Amino acid sequence: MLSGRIILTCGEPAGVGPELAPKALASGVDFAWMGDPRHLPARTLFTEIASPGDPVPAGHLPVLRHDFAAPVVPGQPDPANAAGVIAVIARAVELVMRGEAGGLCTLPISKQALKTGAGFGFPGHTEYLSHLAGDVPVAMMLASTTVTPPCRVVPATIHIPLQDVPATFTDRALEQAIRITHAALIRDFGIAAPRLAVAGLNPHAGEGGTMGRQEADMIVPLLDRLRAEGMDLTGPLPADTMFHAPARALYDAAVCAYHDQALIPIKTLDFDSGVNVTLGLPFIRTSPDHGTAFGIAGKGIASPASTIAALRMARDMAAARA
Ligand SMILES: NC(=O)C1=CN([C@@H]2O[C@H](COP(=O)(O)OP(=O)(O)OC[C@H]3O[C@@H](n4cnc5c(N)ncnc54)[C@H](O)[C@@H]3O)[C@@H](O)[C@H]2O)C=CC1
Ligand SMILES: NCC(=O)COP(=O)(O)O
Repeated sequence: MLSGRIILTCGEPAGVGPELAPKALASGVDFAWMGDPRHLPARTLFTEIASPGDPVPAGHLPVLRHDFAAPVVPGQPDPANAAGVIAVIARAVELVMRGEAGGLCTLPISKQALKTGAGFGFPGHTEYLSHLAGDVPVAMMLASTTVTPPCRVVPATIHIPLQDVPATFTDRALEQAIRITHAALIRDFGIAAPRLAVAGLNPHAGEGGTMGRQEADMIVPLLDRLRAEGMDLTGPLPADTMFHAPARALYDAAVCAYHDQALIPIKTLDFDSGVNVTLGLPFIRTSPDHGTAFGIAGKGIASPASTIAALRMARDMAAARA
């Protein structure tokens, strides 16, 4: 049955994911949770469904059942469950790619638990989803939802060691991140003429070549070439002075060199309600900006705000594409 329902994948069941699913019903978004219902908090009202669009009684969490190998101890990921976490993502993608659901919202996984438990060969959802979609080029955007001017960031290199950044941050990687971000701002965020700011890699954006050469040798020529196509690009900018409010007012998204350069500002400004969006996929995927939060898992105190924001963003993006 065709459905516009968003699928919320369970993520790591020993993290905060299972307790966030019923709390996320407050979003008002039509979604179904995919996972093992034995992992949900006691007294959760849920109804198992066979297809994403099947009806459920009011106030019930629609559940696409996916049995896991082991019960859950909050805060302690069990290697036996790693394969289930991966299988849920793959099954949800299949449904979305077949048009049986309107998009994907993923609850957090533990990259380490999947690697040790199942030899998972991808550093995160972003790379795995790219693979499942046919190895399409993607970009990872984190977007604030409660901050003005908004903070939207895209790291041109993603989940790699810091020591590998200079070699991986090539003009090809940066151009890809800029092009994917530009297209997604038009398609999914309704920004007709996106303004992008591009961060330098080095302190002071290289300070005229005295603190590093990547800006002068690689970023400046690339931005000149893309500007000649009509793109509105600013940079390379010193990363330490491009995220305060007056600076953010001048652009719609910042393309950065590496993970922490991009994610520290957004998570500082809007950790509670930030959303992670994979740009470039043939389907919609959002996620809360936080991780598994093992330290508070199972205590019932995890905030659903970021998951709610992620579900609403997925719904709005699906509506925009429709
Ligand atoms: N999209 C995904 O699947 C993501 C997965 N992760 C994974 O999460 C694991 C833990 O990562 P950390 O760096 O510790 O980040 P984290 O986001 O899990 O936790 C950082 C801090 O924020 C708190 N926190 C997180 N979510 C919260 C919530 N909903 N309500 C209240 N407090 C919350 C935690 O208790 C902790 O103090 C790692 O294995 C990482 O790979 C991290 C980010 C995204
Ligand atoms: N720090 C952000 C992050 O790890 C997101 O990873 P994923 O969405 O690719 O799983």
